[in-house]
Amino acid sequence: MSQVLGKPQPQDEDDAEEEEEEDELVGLADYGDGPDSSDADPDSGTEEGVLDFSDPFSTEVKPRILLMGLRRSGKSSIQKVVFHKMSPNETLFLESTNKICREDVSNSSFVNFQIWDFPGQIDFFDPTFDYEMIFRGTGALIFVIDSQDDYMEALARLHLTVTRAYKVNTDINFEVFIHKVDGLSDDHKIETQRDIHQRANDDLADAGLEKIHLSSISRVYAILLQHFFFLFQNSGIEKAFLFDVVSKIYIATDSTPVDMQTYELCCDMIDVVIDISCIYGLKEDGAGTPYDKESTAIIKLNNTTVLYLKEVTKFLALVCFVREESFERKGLIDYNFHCFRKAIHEVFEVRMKVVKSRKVQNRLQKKKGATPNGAPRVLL
Ligand SMILES: Nc1nc2c(ncn2[C@@H]2O[C@H](COP(=O)(O)OP(=O)(O)OP(=O)(O)O)[C@@H](O)[C@H]2O)c(=O)[nH]1
Repeated sequence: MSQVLGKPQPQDEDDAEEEEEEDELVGLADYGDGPDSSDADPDSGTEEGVLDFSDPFSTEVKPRILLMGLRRSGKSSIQKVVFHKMSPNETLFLESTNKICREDVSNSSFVNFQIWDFPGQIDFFDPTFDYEMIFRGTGALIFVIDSQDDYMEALARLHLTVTRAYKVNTDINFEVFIHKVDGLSDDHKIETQRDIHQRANDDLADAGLEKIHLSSISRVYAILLQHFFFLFQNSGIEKAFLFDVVSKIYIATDSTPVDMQTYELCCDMIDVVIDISCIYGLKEDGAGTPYDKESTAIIKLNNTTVLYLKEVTKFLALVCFVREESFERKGLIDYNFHCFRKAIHEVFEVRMKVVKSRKVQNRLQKKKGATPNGAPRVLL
């Protein structure tokens, strides 16, 4: 995504701190803010086949997400399809990863993190694998499991990974991605998902680690979701997504299952809105932005469903699927949407105030020569 990287790299400690604070402001601090994220080349690594995990020159503080899983489980494909718009067919030709690939995903202040794609053959017992350094600065670990493969080995590796990571950093959010479900029947999909979750949780419980949750959502998103449900119950909306319009990552949705077709329709709709707006929405001198608080769109599909998009913030859009008969009560939908939008803005305003007061506190403490948590500041 290098073409859309918009955020300047922090120049010094204060900048790094501000960056961290900004991340907190948008809720991504829940993904952690380890001290040793890299500002190195995204593909930084070592010579082919050699794994180098040290990162001695890193200065940047950015939420870090790790993509782990067995070889050929589909980690790189997920990253390429989601962040590089690679078509799923092209992933057939991806070569196996043999070094850690780090990449900045920072196309808006809402989506700003670093993703580390690990080679499937990682060996935790290899002395060159400095897993403590890696897990210490990690906010989320996504473990990808190939559902078409015999997943017992993947589950054993998941268990090893999660227990190692948890030992180093108890704040990591663990997410398990059950991937390649396209080859399974609907029944088999549900059964596989249930079986994997059950076994993974049983393994943790057997190890006395039942307090580890294998998937979770951050606090801010939990609040947003509550508003989602409210919106739902009252408006006859069938499915809704809160999208980051630049990356087209949905950062929240309701509890009904997400199917790929629905998700892709939403992405297409966002593309159409932005494209049309770029052509007809800007002023003659090119001033203005293609996406602002006036941005809204309604598309009626030929299956009695209406797609409804509305701007929520500078970076977010709500995209809903509504049945035609429910859309007759558009006034009600709009009213509930208004409440939802207001709630989101309030959440961020509160967070902004908290962050500002923390910033002042940190500065005061820094002047006294101590770190915010009271530990002495060590300059290397
Ligand atoms: N059927 C199916 N195949 C997929 C899917 N995603 C990826 N693949 C295929 O899985 C193979 C492995 O994908 P990669 O993304 O290279 O896997 P990886 O986990 O990064 O592999 P390593 O780099 O070896 O760790 C490729 O041939 C992909 O085309 C999917 O959703 N469905």
